[in-house]
Amino acid sequence: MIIVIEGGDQAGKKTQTALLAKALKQRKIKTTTFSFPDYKTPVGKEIAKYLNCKRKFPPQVIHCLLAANRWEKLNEILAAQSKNSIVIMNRYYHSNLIYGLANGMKSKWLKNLDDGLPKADLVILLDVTQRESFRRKKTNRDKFEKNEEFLRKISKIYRTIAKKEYWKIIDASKSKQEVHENILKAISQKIGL
Ligand SMILES: Nc1ncnc2c1ncn2[C@@H]1O[C@H](COP(=O)(O)OP(=O)(O)OP(=O)(O)O)[C@@H](O)[C@H]1O
Ligand SMILES: Cc1cn([C@H]2C[C@H](O)[C@@H](COP(=O)(O)O)O2)c(=O)[nH]c1=O
Repeated sequence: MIIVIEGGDQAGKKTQTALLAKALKQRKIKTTTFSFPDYKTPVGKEIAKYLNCKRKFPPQVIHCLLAANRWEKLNEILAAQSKNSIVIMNRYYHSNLIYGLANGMKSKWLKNLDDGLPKADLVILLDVTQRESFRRKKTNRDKFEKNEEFLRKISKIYRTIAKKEYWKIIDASKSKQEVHENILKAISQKIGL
């Protein structure tokens, strides 16, 4: 099973991915976690340079690279699945759809880039406003994060797509513990914990 934790910048994805992995391990459920972008791979290093404004790419190129970064990890994802591990994704191909749409790319074009990767079984959207995102991180914001208007657009597109695609929407402005409990509830409804 693949569970995806999605959401805008500073929504709490990393925090919640760690809390979820810990909670599942405590229940003796095998768990493997991936985070995208994975900045350690060759493609990931290029993505990091782009986000830190040290490289310039047209939007088509950066969204291809962000998808390529997932293909770099395909064998590891398949290996985790073959061990019957629950796979938790801190961002997955859904991020490319949302940020790509915000950057003016077409949905079909974006979806094609990730077509063939293992599909998500449950997508959890940590719904964060641009204002809360900025409150949580005030400095060192990357290329996408520092544009207020862009982040407002991201929140809006996330909500629209989440409703259309039946993702589980969770209010990310609640406390870390409340968000965690709501995530566990959503997973229990799907698999029973
Ligand atoms: N529910 C919460 N309430 C208040 N602060 C939170 C909450 N969840 C996370 N934070 C804080 O917000 C910041 C960002 O959290 P985190 O790194 O988990 O977010 P993220 O979605 O993974 O961010 P990004 O995608 O931008 O890397 C951290 O300082 C974290 O402690
Ligand atoms: C995986 C992925 C990410 N993005 C965007 C979303 C964020 O603005 C950055 C990654 O930053 P983070 O702090 O490490 O979360 O990249 C994207 O546009 N497409 C993707 O597939």
